[in-house]
Amino acid sequence: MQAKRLSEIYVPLSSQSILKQEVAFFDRTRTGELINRLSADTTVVGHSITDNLSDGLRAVVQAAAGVSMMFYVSPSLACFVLLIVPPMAGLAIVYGKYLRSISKRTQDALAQTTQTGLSGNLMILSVLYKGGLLMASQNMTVGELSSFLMYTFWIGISIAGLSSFYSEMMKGFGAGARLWELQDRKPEFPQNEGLVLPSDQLKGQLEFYDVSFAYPTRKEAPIFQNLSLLVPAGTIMAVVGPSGSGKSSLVSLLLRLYDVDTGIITIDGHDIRDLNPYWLRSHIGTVSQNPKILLLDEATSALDAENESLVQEALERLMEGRTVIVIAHRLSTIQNANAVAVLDQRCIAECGQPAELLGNKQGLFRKLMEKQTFLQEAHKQALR
Ligand SMILES: Nc1ncnc2c1ncn2[C@@H]1O[C@H](COP(=O)(O)OP(=O)(O)OP(=O)(O)O)[C@@H](O)[C@H]1O
Repeated sequence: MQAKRLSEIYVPLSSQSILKQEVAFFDRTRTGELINRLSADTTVVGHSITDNLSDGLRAVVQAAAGVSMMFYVSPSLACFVLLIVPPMAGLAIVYGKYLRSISKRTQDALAQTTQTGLSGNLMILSVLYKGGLLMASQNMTVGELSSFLMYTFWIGISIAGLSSFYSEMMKGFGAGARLWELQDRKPEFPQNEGLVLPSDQLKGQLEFYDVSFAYPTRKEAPIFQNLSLLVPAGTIMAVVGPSGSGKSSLVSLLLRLYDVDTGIITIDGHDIRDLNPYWLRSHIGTVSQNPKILLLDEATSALDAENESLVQEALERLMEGRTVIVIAHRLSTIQNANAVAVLDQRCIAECGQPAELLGNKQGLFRKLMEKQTFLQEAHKQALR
């Protein structure tokens, strides 16, 4: 019950910290690992500082009571036993921990060489203990000796309890360290700090200047190399390109989900790295509210003709007077755009008015459009 309450405290604390991390952190860290830290580790920490703590305290009290009783029966024998029992118990704990920590293979090899030494020490201590006990018990009655032995046994049990308390506590520290590491992790860039521009002054000119980028988890596969693209304020730029050419990545960079490796992205001339990321995102693409900049990733799934024209109409109304980057799949969207940027081979291969680009028979845009028209025709044929 107690442990549950503690994990109820830890989980929200750590989740808050997780929510502040940059997107690249989630690319690098597996979801399973995060869930494990939030569930298993919090339970371990909770257990070790509640149930385990009370077990540990009980063992301490037990040991203290046993030691007092031993001194009460025979102070000299108690001194002697206390000189021998703690080192013996200590050695046994260290030895047990040592055996547990080494891997199976090294355990087999190492146990052979060191076992003799450690068990030899334990044996010497136990011989000493028995010899000392024999000498010191000369003047004791049978009753005194048997209760003395009982208290020794009692201390032994308490020490075993303390040892398990210690190892559980260590487990708790390990789990706690992992949790604190997560809780204390600073995101690579703060998500709610930086410049906030007055909304009425925001015009919405976007510029990618000489941008090179590779995802942090795939540095060996660059997505953009020296890419430059200007979207004047209040105009619509359709972005087209083969699958995997980086259309969505362009949007992710503009939202500052990732930072560019080199180059610069600006909004109205301000480097987006200087702007407050929350503010930036709140001014981009919240379709339900009044944004200056709209990023649309058009759905590829086929809508029937009636719905398509409804969506199109709504989008056209939405795009009026705004700077829009639309990852375009529909021919109609592309035709209505002020300009089209064709992504290929990690940069903008062509950029210009749709009609102008269509006029270039060898151009990539023309080829892409021919392919799409052809596919649409084939689709219609199949449906007939
Ligand atoms: N988070 C990520 N981590 C690593 N690589 C990624 C990530 N997201 C996308 N990629 C890779 O980046 C490349 C570009 O992907 P992106 O989604 O930007 O292309 P796209 O042009 O939008 O493709 P599509 O038209 O298929 O949606 C792809 O090779 C993709 O596998």
